[in-house]
Amino acid sequence: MCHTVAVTEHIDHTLRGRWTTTAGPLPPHALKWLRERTGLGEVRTPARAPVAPESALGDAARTALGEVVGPGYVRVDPDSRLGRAGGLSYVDLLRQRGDGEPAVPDAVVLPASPEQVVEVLEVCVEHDVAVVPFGGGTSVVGGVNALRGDKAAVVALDLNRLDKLVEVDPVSRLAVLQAGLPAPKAERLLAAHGLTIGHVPQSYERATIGGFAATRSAGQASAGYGRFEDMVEGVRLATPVGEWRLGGAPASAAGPDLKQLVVGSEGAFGVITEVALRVRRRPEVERYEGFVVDGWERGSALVREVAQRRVPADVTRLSDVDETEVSLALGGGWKVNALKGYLKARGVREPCLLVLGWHGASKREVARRRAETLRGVEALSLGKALGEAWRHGRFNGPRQRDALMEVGVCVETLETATHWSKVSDLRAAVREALVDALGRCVVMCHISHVYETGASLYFTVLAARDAADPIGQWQVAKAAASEAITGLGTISHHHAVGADHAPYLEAEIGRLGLDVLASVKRTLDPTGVLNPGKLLAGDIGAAGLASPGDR
Ligand SMILES: Cc1cc2nc3c(=O)[nH]c(=O)nc-3n(C[C@H](O)[C@H](O)[C@H](O)COP(=O)(O)OP(=O)(O)OC[C@H]3O[C@@H](n4cnc5c(N)ncnc54)[C@H](O)[C@@H]3O)c2cc1C
Repeated sequence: MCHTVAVTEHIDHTLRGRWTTTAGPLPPHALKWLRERTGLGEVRTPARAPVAPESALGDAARTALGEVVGPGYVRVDPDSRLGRAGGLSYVDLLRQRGDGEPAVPDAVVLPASPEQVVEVLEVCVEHDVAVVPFGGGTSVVGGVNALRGDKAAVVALDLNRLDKLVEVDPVSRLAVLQAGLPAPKAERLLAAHGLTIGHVPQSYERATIGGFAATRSAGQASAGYGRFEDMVEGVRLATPVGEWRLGGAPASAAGPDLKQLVVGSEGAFGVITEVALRVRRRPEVERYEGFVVDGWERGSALVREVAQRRVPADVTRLSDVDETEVSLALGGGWKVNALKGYLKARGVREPCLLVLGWHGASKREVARRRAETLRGVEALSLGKALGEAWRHGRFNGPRQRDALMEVGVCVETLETATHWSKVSDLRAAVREALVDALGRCVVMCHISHVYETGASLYFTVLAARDAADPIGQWQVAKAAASEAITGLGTISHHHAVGADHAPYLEAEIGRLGLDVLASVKRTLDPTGVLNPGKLLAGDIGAAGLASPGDR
């Protein structure tokens, strides 16, 4: 039976400060464990609602925008604006809970078609208004912060009404989807044609097709289905200088692949209104299984071997010892105790949990693929129940984060990627930087995206929140981790650059790289209305980027 992805709860993509309103409190055993490991006190941190400042959008601009999208779709009420004030990083959540000020847009504009998006941009250029494209608002790198740069006002361009499946070509296995489609709805529409995208990031419940393309997102099944940019066959982009359509063939030697300039452009070069995606037949059978490997080095060598033999499971996820310990501690209960006893009896000293998941058209195909992956692999199978438990809880992370925020935990994630020969050094460097900056804390890590040449590393950090300066506490730790990453890995494997990573981009792509991006920006967005301060942090005038010292 194919389970693919079931989402039953209604998710409000404009909810800020929390993932859902329904997440329950932390269980007592988890709280006890946290207190022991992080020194967490009895602090309760009830959220205080932020206040929206007066809208700076002038009457003329508001009227002109209303003429394009309809007056009811230019919203200046505080709830609409606060609902698009920032993304969902830890710092964003703190700001929405009353620590620090969120950047609140002056209005929310909701166009209903690609043509309206082009017209909205024309109005914004004319009235000197900055535009922040807003999909699901799940950015964790400051990508949707309503920064106005040098503009008179800033609007959030909410793409929620662009939610149609435009076209399906089942023969070519292509589907054209509008950018504002949330992932669950996109999958439901494609399921009616027996098709799937197969892109399942942890933010699946809230994120959109346009957001995935704009950030080069990677889903949990990336080893099988690829990263989002691998799925993009074509894009339709609205820019202040007109529309640009890219991608009309499965492959092309007609110069550099300009589509890849748009994929990952984070709303700084244009607004993606439609995406043509390579889709797959929906799997009939899915099998998830849990394994344990003794030690990180053995575990990472195992997943490397499988990736380099080109037989990875569609979902390939290796937790380090700390993440395995936390999964077991938060799980609690007699089953977990029985598992710990079993591992001890089998002589496993540093258990690292490995979850593998295969999708296929039949049981036979899945069995064949499983056998290919596991050939020669030394890992202790814990069976399907553990794999299924992971699959069942795959979207629990942000709900647990809500519960942790409530009891005063500093909880955040960061990610990177590097070549296999540097994976362990990078993991050690980031861990050390975080522990130095935060003191008593828990740093967990996993690999969940594997390639022949390397892998991603995803870190989750838990520490007692500094009540006096919670934002400063995390910013110091994040800066230390980013310095540790620089030179060893990429500043982002899938969360993108946003505002948070922009200061580190030059170290990764060079001054020349920044200049190339700046010249593309000047061509497509000559007055700089699009998403100021994201991707390219500098001031992009005719002379190019401001010097690094000015940024
Ligand atoms: C709990 C949690 C888990 C996450 N897990 C993952 C994960 O597993 N994998 C992963 O890749 N990411 C993950 N993310 C990060 C985030 O979900 C992704 O970056 C996602 O692709 C953003 O989609 P969105 O629709 O929410 O975009 P938004 O957050 O609305 O926007 C992201 C950026 O893209 C721009 N943008 C959005 N739509 C458009 C458009 N149509 N045209 C042009 N620019 C646009 C925005 O201006 C912004 O710069 C996670 C985030 C959270 C909060």
